[in-house]
Amino acid sequence: MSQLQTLKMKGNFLKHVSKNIIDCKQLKYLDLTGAMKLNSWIPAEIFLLSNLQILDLTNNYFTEISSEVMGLTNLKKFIMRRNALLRLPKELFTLKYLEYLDLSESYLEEIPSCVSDLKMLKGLYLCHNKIKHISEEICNCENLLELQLHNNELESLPDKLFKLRKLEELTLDNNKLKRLPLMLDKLVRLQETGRISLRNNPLTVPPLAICEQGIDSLYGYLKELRICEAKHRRKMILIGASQAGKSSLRNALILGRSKLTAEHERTWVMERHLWEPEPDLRIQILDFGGHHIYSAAHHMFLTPEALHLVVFDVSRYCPNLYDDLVGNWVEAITDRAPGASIMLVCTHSDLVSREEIEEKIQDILDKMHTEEESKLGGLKTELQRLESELQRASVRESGETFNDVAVERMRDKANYLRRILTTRVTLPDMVYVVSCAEELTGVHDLQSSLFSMLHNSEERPLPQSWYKFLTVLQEQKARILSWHQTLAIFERTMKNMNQSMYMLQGSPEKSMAMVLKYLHVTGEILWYQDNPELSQIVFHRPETLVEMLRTIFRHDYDEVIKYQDNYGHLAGLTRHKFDKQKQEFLHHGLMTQEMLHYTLLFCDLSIDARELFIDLMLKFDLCYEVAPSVSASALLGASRILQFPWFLTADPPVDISQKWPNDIPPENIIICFQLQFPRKEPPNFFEKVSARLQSYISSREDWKDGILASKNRSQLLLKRENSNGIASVTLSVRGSELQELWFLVRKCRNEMLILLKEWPFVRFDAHIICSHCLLSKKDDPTMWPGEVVDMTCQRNLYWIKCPNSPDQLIPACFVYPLDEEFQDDLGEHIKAVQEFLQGVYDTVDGTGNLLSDLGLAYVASRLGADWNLVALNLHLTQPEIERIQMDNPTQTLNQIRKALTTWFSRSYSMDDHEKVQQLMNALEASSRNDLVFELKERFRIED
Ligand SMILES: Nc1nc2c(ncn2[C@@H]2O[C@H](COP(=O)(O)OP(=O)(O)OP(=O)(O)O)[C@@H](O)[C@H]2O)c(=O)[nH]1
Repeated sequence: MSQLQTLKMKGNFLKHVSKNIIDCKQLKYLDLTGAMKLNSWIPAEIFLLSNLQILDLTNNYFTEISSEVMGLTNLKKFIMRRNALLRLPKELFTLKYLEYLDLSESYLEEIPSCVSDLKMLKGLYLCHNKIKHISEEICNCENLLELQLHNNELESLPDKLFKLRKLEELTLDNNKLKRLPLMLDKLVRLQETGRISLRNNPLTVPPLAICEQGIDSLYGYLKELRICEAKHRRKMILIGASQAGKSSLRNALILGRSKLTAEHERTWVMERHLWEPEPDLRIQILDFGGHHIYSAAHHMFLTPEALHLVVFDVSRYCPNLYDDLVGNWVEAITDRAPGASIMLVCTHSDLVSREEIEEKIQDILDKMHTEEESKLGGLKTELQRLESELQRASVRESGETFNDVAVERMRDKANYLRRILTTRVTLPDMVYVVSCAEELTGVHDLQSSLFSMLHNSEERPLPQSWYKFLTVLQEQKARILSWHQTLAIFERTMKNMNQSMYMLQGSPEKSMAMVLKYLHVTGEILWYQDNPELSQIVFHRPETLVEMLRTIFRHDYDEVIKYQDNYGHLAGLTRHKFDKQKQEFLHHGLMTQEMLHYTLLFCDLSIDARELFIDLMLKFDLCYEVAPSVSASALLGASRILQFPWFLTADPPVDISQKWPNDIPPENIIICFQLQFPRKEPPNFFEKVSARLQSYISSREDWKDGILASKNRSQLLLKRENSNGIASVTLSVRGSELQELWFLVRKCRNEMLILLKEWPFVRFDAHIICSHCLLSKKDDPTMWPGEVVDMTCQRNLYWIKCPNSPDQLIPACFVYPLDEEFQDDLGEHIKAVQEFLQGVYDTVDGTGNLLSDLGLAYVASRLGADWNLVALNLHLTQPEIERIQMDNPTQTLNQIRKALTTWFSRSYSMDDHEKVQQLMNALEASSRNDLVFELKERFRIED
């Protein structure tokens, strides 16, 4: 008997099982179907068969299974259909090889929670019992293929049933189920096999009628319902350098298995995914493409409320790549998203030894925290300085508006610094180490931490009516919606649903703004409320924005966008034109409308999107429009041309020193506004400023780190530099039109400050670099606090001291902008500038000096009301004079300057000496001998 492998005793009437059965050491299959109807206990001897693999006890009257069952250590199949079991011993669940457990047709009332110990379980048959409740633990039997629960008394099912991803059969007929788990539709194998049965349940959610229509309608309904009832709607952002392993990590998290991405699957700009790991956890995952070209778009999607995973490839990490792989990304978040949570995740751990990983992680954490401490130190020192200045200012008797404004600015800045200090993002002090290769090392731990972090975060329920509004929005066919279109939808939906929600803050506009803001935070839509241009648009389908960015901001533009006759024909491009225009884009960032059209067609985007895309890209400051005439010849004939500063690769023009000489030309004033950032400027800041400048300048020449531009007679240079760990963006303007120079500085500086609001927590310092020091070539120029640009020059203040040379007085209008409205003392300022410049340049050539812009401005400032007569004597006609007066209605000085420059440009045939003579004669003829005398003295003009 010791060799016996199968013993079938079906239909016998056995009373006992002999102890000798233990000698059947090879017994693998024992069938006692209906053979022991006289016993209510299973004879303990059976449990001594430690090699038994199949035990069939069907059709008996056993009421219990004793704890000795644990002796069947190799049992795979345990069949006990049609018995009288009342309960189950926990030892049954120690049979770790058990694959099939059939306990149907008994009197069981519950399944104990230790069922989850049966990790190999494939089939669990519990039909025709009295089960009222199933422990949630059953959801951990992840290998389960068949679960039969029909004909029981179940009132509910565990919510996490969806975790049984391999399930192919689920029978639930004839129970008391009212609701199904919301995530049931995640059981996709069931959908494939169709082996789900729900007959005869008092179902209300989903209604039985839906269930009867088949699994597709059941699943569709559940999905809708789930979205509607989801409690947590969170945004999780995967960010990090190119090829860090973000998309592979996303796959590992969502799919629960390894799916490494291939090179051709690289993320373009950003991808959105919905991850629903638990019934009440709905996560939008934003996966950012790490290529630097996409960084132009990233910040549009970063929000403080999101959980940010900064991902890096540990096999590539070395200390000098800290910034590129980790530091810059952490900083982008801390500068932009004050309340954000950050987790650091290192991937590719399968390629690096444990010791090496630990060493690298230590280096990263040290660097990150040291940097943060130094930032905090800098902020605190700056705050202390401001506080003591404010202290001093409070004891000083001021009374002067001038100082009061300065104090006010200091107070604002101190408050701003305090805000930065108190709302710092808490930086992580550990790194999650994972591998997304086959073993998925560490992914499970990361997942658990993610869930607990997301669960512990503030709950974000989406009220029914908001959800309704969102669904109606998402049903709209248009690519984007205007504010008014959105408002109409909002009013309609809310009125139908809930009046109080509609007027929540007293007005539908305010209510809608609140809802839109919330939906933006959860990543459902995009709405940029802080940007006046963009706040009028609602991206109800964020994909629109991504699609738009993808067409242009793609790392592989050169390889992917190839010429094809059919598209070329539609876009009006021959192969030759296409080749030239493509090169212009790749090397100079110039995109023609035709090329854009071609790119959109090539990327399967409709033609109607073209105008919209151009408009949006302009609004997002991603590009600016240039006139076809000033562009390269390859682009001539193009209807519109857009410049994308991100694609500029050029160095400064070779003749830059001629166009913008190091030595400031005589008679030129220079005003310099500078922003300084510790280490580096915010990503994309320079490119965006560059795009915004376009509205203020008339011609320009761009290169990677600079722009040389002009407006009328003024020149402008915008430059970014990085030296000694300080990054700076400097705006310099040169020319002689004081008002125009200040206009340019003010406008550009305002644009910069508006843009900096996109990174509310970036620290920067703003200065006016002292013109006096620049003109006198001082090595260490005075830095006037940038706040001076907000002020206007105090009345009757024409001279101030430069702290760098206290004995030297400099024109006040070099430091403080002139009041645009108040023109009366402009003459005095010009006089001060004139005198100052004369001192700097010590010019002796009187005639040249008098005829310069500044010289004529000086004359204008001394002329006063009797200028008409002088103008007539300079041969301007009466109608011309009247025209000048009409064009500059309240600004007498501008009228005079216009009259003088009109005369000057008209007298081009005369030499300088003759011109000066004509001017002197006109002054004499107008009885202004006093001025003739003064000019001769000041400009050292000889007769
Ligand atoms: N051995 C190993 N390879 C990995 C791991 N994670 C990712 N990879 C590989 O690394 C490369 C980059 O992975 P991706 O997931 O595409 O990286 P990404 O950060 O999404 O890249 P971008 O799309 O450029 O931003 C791919 O070739 C992956 O197959 C890992 O944990 N181990």
